[in-house]
Amino acid sequence: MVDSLPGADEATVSLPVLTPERIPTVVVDDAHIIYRVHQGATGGTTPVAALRRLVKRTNAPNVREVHAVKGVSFTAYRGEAIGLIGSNGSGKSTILRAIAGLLPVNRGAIHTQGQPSLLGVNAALLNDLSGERNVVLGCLAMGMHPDEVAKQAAGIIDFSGINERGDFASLPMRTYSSGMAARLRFSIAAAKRHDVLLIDEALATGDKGFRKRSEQRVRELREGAGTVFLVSHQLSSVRDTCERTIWLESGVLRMDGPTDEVIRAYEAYANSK
Ligand SMILES: Nc1ncnc2c1ncn2[C@@H]1O[C@H](COP(=O)(O)OP(=O)(O)OP(=O)(O)O)[C@@H](O)[C@H]1O
Repeated sequence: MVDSLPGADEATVSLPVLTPERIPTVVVDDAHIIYRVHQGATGGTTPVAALRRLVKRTNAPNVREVHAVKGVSFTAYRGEAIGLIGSNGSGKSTILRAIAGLLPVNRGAIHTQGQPSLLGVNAALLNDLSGERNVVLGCLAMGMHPDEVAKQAAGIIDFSGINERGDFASLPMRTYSSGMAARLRFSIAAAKRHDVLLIDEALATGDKGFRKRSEQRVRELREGAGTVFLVSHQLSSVRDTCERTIWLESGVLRMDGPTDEVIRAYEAYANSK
């Protein structure tokens, strides 16, 4: 007689159905972000007053705190494009900067997989250099190989559309309108595949043709397995680009879900204000 193997009964137990794994790329866990604003020297800055504050562990009287993000939690997955919407000052740019690692969280934590890249309208390009030179510098700064940069440079200029009204690519950036500069920044950043691409209002600055092209590019980046975050007041851009949207209000996460539902709720809120 053959002894039954340990655990043989378990063979009859049906195994759970395997679903394709969703890979988290950004986990924001109860994040609080507080800006400390130093308002210049006022009374109480003597060494004795400073020592007293140190002992009592109180803030300097001329430091104000702005609690910009209050206990926000969400998880983003590979392949998602997520819109971030909300009234002015609701904390959208702050949370984006924190995901990029440019701001620390005061409480909670933010975990990211890979290196997030923040594409803001303030991204640094050098005003005295031509658009062409900035394309090369920007691409090298993102870690692209010089051969790759040489291959892509013309395409990046074309995509940005800065040459649509003359040869602007060879002129210094300071001669560009703010919209042209923003388009060039977006085009440079979008030339590389990013693990996590954070876009702050960049799409809103372009004209209609550029907006269509950039929305298409965001969709391609997402299909290339990255995660894209898009902060915008342009709800149509969010609707066309993102299937999921997070709504922040006064630093608090109000809603996180399918874009249509979240935008509908946000519009109802904005109209009732
Ligand atoms: N550098 C800073 N120092 C102090 N407070 C700041 C700073 N940056 C932002 N804040 C404050 O933090 C809060 C959130 O600002 P944030 O820029 O993140 O909002 P936002 O949702 O991106 O706004 P908007 O839609 O107007 O761009 C606001 O109250 C703002 O005044």
